[in-house]
Amino acid sequence: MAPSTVICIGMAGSGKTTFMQRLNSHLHAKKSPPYVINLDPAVLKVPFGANIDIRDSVKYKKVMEEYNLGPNGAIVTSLNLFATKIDQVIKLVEKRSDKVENVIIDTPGQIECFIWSASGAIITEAFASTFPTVIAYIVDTPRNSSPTTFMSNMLYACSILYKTKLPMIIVFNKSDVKNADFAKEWMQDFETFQRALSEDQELNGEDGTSSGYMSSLVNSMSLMLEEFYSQLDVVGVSSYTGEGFDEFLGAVDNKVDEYNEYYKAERERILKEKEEKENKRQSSSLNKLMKDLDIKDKNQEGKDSEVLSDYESEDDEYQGELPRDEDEVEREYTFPEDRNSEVNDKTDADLQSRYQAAFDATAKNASSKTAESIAEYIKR
Ligand SMILES: Nc1nc2c(ncn2[C@@H]2O[C@H](COP(=O)(O)OP(=O)(O)OP(=O)(O)O)[C@@H](O)[C@H]2O)c(=O)[nH]1
Repeated sequence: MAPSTVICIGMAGSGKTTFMQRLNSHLHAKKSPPYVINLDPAVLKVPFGANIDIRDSVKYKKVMEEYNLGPNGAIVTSLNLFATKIDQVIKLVEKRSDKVENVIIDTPGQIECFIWSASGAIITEAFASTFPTVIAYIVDTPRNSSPTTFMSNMLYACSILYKTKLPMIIVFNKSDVKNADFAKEWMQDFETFQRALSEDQELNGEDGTSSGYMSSLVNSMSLMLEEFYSQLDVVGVSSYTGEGFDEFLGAVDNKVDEYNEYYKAERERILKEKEEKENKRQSSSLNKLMKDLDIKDKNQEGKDSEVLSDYESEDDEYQGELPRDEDEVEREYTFPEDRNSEVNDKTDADLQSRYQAAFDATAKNASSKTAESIAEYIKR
């Protein structure tokens, strides 16, 4: 059976790396060691033994120096360089697919560098089209106890779901500091969230952080989020104590089932559509090229070639009802060109006289020296 892939995504400092470390040791304890991949090129120390580490193939600091880039640009470029080898990475994982049940992937803290970059999409797509793939969106629970911050984070998660089109688990991390029950309740019961929101607004109203406009916007957005929440599995974990990790693995199984049932078919449909479009595009550009070069492959005549049959069917049309006279064709194409050149000449002359008139008018007002230089310029 193909191993399930968990891609850990989350805001900087949400605890992705610590979560990966705990998940790794949790699976080891269950005698089911995962295949571990680190995709964060900027991390100094990886606290888990990674099977594949982006830092082995791309040196982040050198990328910064060589391409004269800032920290985020260097992360994206490192990912780009790594993405060129993604087929080799997939092959390596495939080789181990009969021995491992889970592949876990850590991503850079700067979410946008991964999610919104072409290489991030290529890497995600490569895994998602080979293995059942799930996104674990890690949330720093204590930092999301304000309803507005919470909602902003959920909107971001929603955009990631939309971008990756993969099943998602929201992981409320650091439950040893703050229990995630409040967040689960907000996601299940809209009225509780509304209440928390209005309490928060009363608290913050004085310093102007929530105006009337803000509250109505937040209200309508939270309604929209209800639909998003219905797609998710939600778990609270502590990467420090290990609490909630069994529940997390249960959620992964659940999402893998969902992937196989719904997402896989949807992905295959999209890929097939893309492939068909690409084939059509290729065949039409080949047709165009053949017409431009006036090439007709004699060997293929009468055979069932799509390209040639397209080409021939146009010929048939002309030969049957509208036989063409070579001269006529020539005239058809040369005449507009001649006419254009006449028109162009006329337009040029017209423009010349208008420039001259404008120049005369300007020259009257300008000093003689300026006028001379303008005249000189126009002559040129
Ligand atoms: N109390 C508590 N702290 C945690 C937990 N998980 C992570 N942390 C702390 O949160 C901070 C950030 O953790 P990291 O694992 O480095 O977070 P990250 O998302 O990988 O960070 P970047 O890669 O920089 O984006 C560290 O100080 C961790 O010790 C947790 O479950 N409980």
